Amino acid sequence: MATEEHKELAYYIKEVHASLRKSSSKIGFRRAWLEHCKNESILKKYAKCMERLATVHWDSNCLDKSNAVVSRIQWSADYCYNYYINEHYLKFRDREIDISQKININIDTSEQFSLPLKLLDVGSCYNPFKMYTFLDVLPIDLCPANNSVYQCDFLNVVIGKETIIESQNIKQLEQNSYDIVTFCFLLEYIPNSELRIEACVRAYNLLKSGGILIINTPDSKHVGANSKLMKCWRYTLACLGFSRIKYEKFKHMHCLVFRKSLHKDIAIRWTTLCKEPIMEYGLFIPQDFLSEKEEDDHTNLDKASIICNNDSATITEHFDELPFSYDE
Ligand SMILES: C[S@@+](CC[C@H](N)C(=O)[O-])C[C@H]1O[C@@H](n2cnc3c(N)ncnc32)[C@H](O)[C@@H]1O
Repeated sequence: MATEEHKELAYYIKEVHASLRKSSSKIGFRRAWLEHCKNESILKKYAKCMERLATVHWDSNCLDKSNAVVSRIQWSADYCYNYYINEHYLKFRDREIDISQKININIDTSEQFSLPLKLLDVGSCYNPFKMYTFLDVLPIDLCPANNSVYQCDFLNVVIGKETIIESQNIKQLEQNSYDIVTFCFLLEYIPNSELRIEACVRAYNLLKSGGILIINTPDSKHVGANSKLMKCWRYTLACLGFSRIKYEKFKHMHCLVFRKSLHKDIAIRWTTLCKEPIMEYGLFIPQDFLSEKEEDDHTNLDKASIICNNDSATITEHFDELPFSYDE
């Protein structure tokens, strides 16, 4: 059972996401985004709420073994360890070499990495990856919750030949230089599909060949409920040059890993061979399809759950594991 504080923090987070989506549909997503980024008091309150929600409530759920809870951070770090240090990447590289021979393309790159692995944590908030010594983390956020995180709007930062940092602000990020980019509960903050795709294109440009984009996205419904959206994500990211190499559904989140293929045409080939009629180009989330009234009703339901002290299914975040997982 979620505590009162847990519910109130989660309510505030969701309310910020919902109001950004609403203003995007009213005034256009680019203007809504710029106005949102100027609203310092909301950004600061969000950062404090998110840090407390994650470090006090979600982390204690993960520590309680009886919950069998999976941490999104631990899951992502474990994947990085297995992919690079336990050399799981070799399996995906071999498969890509095979495909390249079938479609007559020349592969002139391979994975080039050394320890510690370079990880860009986009929307880091409070730097949850800092404890992993095999990772060299650059944590960035629109509004950092503490001094270990750099201020940066990922949707607008320049991508160029080198990283430029002035005091705690990132002015430019170095292209093709990261082993890992993480979007941990980031995409549902971004108010529409077009901006989410822009974020993924940016991740692509920042990753080295064979590097991985890890996406964790919350969803409390059963695995089939949003499977169409997940297929669209796979298709869309393949059009950008990413191959999906891992998908796992837990009770309250999807965890996905996409590899920047050694050649874009390898990922694009998948779209021509495997496209199903329901696969559309777009990174939609279930909330995108709510009418303004339905969005308000959800918000009111969450508010009622706080006032009446009962547990609403939309607000709890227990992250109990469901047995649904496969390697691609
Ligand atoms: C739901 S929080 C997730 C925080 C953390 N990754 C976690 O899993 O606990 C989303 C974070 O993304 C940040 N964010 C959203 N859009 C961003 C952007 N364009 N550039 C940088 N950070 C962004 C927000 O400020 C917020 O801290």
